[in-house]
Amino acid sequence: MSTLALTGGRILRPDLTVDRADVLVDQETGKIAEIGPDLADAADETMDATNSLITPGFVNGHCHVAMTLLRGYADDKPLDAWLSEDIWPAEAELTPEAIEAGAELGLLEMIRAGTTGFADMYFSMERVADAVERAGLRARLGHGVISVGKEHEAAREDAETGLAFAREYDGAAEGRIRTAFMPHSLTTVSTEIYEEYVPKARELDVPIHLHANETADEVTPIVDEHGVRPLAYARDLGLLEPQDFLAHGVHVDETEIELLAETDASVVHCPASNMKLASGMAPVQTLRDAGVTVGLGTDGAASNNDLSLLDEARDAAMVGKLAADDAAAVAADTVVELATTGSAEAIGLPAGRLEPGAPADLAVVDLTGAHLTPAHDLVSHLAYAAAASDVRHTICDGRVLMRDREVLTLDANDVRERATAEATALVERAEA
Ligand SMILES: CSC[C@H]1O[C@@H](n2cnc3c(O)ncnc32)[C@H](O)[C@@H]1O
Ligand SMILES: [Zn+2]
Repeated sequence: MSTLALTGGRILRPDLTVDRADVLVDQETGKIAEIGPDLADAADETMDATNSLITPGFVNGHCHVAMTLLRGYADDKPLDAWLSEDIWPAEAELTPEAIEAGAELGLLEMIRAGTTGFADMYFSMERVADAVERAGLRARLGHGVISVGKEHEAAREDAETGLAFAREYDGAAEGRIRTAFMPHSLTTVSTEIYEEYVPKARELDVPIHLHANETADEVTPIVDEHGVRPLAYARDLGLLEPQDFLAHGVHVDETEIELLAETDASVVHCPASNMKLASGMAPVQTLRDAGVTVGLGTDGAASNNDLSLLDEARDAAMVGKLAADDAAAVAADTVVELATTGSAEAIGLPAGRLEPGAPADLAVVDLTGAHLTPAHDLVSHLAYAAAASDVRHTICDGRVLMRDREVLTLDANDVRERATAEATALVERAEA
């Protein structure tokens, strides 16, 4: 099978206009071959897209995909208490098998939600990479390095694990997996580790990804210890190169927004996590107005509690308006961009556009739901009304991952059973 035509639907163009057109996918190259009328006859196989909108696959710019195991395990707490009282003690009991099972569950959920690419920071990342290879998505993966609570030598070992993963897995899964060096945050990784390992990561030529300026409590210790705002400290450590991307960026002041614009480092906005942990409201409109590249991420399922970029887009629009005190801020077209081209650009994956020659990473959204009727404006529907369950087909790199809501690359029942068993055993160990 080498060509596949998606027929009878409408497409979302890169300029966010909507047209009636078919999409011809070259499955050998994984690229879009042609967009235009009546392409069924040019294809070996067709897929129905009538009453549907073909969009670029959604890109989740910041996730901890295996945290599906801890979905609903600890809710309604602020970040510090949530991590230190519940999440980190449970994560201490994780096994590589559990992480792989949790990752598969998250990948299943993401395919169902039309997500074709994501960035992920966690432990046992070789098991996450194996799951990504099987599931068929694109990903930017990195081992999360933490030095707080460790002797210096143990922290160095952790950073070495991060470097080795970035070196060995970059280009895996026929190029669908790219890597990054991923220190957890500015307060959980020591200055010494940054000073030693940032140059080593640069030698590998991989991006650096970390959590930054997520809560107000994280800003004060950096100002107290280093005498500068967190992003000035990050810049001094060499963490703000154009390929680098920061998760959250909630508590950024004017000088830090300028710094992001000057350095071209990107921010991945995670509105649901920021609301649930009451971390604050990121100044998304101000960041965009300053020229900062902004993507959209779910964060882990334990602080969200789902992995749907459509939900995230709606949340981004809603909280963006509140943050700006302006109903025109973070408009529908903006959040659709954040969930597609914004995230793709931020995490450096080639996705996000429906045009000939672009990677065939697509989601097909069923428009027949009552909640999507009438169809005055399909960009508005993507931003404010569509849900993960409206996605009917998902294609990545030209391969069909889901057809008519049936995921083809993972056995959904088996994935759910194994993840349930691993999650139950994990919680039992954590609470023993
Ligand atoms: C070192 S692997 C990643 C690490 O990050 C934790 N985590 C999950 N969500 C957040 C968040 O919103 N801020 C900071 N850290 C977070 C996760 O549980 C892992 O321990
Ligand atoms: Zn995170």
